[in-house]
Amino acid sequence: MLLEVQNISKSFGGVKAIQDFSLTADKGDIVGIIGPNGAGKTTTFNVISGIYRADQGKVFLDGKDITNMEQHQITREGISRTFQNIRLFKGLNVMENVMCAFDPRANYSIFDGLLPTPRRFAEEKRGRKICEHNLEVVGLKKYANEKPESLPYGLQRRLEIARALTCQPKVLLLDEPAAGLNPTEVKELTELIGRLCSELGFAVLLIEHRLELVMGISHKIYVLNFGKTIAVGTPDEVRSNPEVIEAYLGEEDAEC
Ligand SMILES: Nc1ncnc2c1ncn2[C@@H]1O[C@H](COP(=O)(O)OP(=O)(O)OP(=O)(O)O)[C@@H](O)[C@H]1O
Repeated sequence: MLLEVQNISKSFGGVKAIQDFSLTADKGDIVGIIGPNGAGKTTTFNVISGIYRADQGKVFLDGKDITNMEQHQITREGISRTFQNIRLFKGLNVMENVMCAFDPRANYSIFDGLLPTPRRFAEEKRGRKICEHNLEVVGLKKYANEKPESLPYGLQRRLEIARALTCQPKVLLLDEPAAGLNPTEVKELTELIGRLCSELGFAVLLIEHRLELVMGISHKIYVLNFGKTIAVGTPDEVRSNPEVIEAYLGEEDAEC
């Protein structure tokens, strides 16, 4: 199993944000996480990606225990993410925003960092190639020199995804990637996520309020409510689960 989250719990004071949460995802899987506001969805991402330490439970990536690793180590192990609120660097152009995520993995010493050594140039060239490729993959190559804030919202979301790809993830966590997008952008984003997942072979965990996206694309869906998992299954199973309908989907039934 590529990603295994085992019985994670996390509280903030008296608030049990997630309780005994478990999840599995394999290569090529798109796994949706849904639930009402405050259900604990983002907390699961924050624990998996190392922003928060779990009070209990474990996270394994490719069989390796990453539970207590620091964020940057977890990224290096192969988990990268985007955030609910777009987080791009305004002073940098599109290419530079993606380059920030490039991690020179070759023997890159402090001298290579400080001095214009051949090894540094070679690494920078390799990084630029990878980033150009990732911009192309998400359809942003022609915007490489633009400032991100000049792009429509949908393209800014793609830029975040290109940056996450540059970390060479085994698991990509997308936190509400469709927030603020119009219906055409949502459709294009859905296609992009599906294509990336099947072509690049990683797993995607997707938190999303836009049910047409998450129901249309996920192989498996976890439904949370008040920190507890109330259902796990295919989109059809989840849609017809009475507890889910009562807790979450009822009011949005028309949208499903
Ligand atoms: N850093 C924090 N400090 C205190 N409470 C927190 C913190 N992060 C999350 N919580 C609380 O934990 C609970 C779960 O929050 P979380 O953000 O995980 O929910 P969510 O399902 O992602 O909600 P939304 O859909 O609104 O983003 C909420 O009650 C929230 O207020």
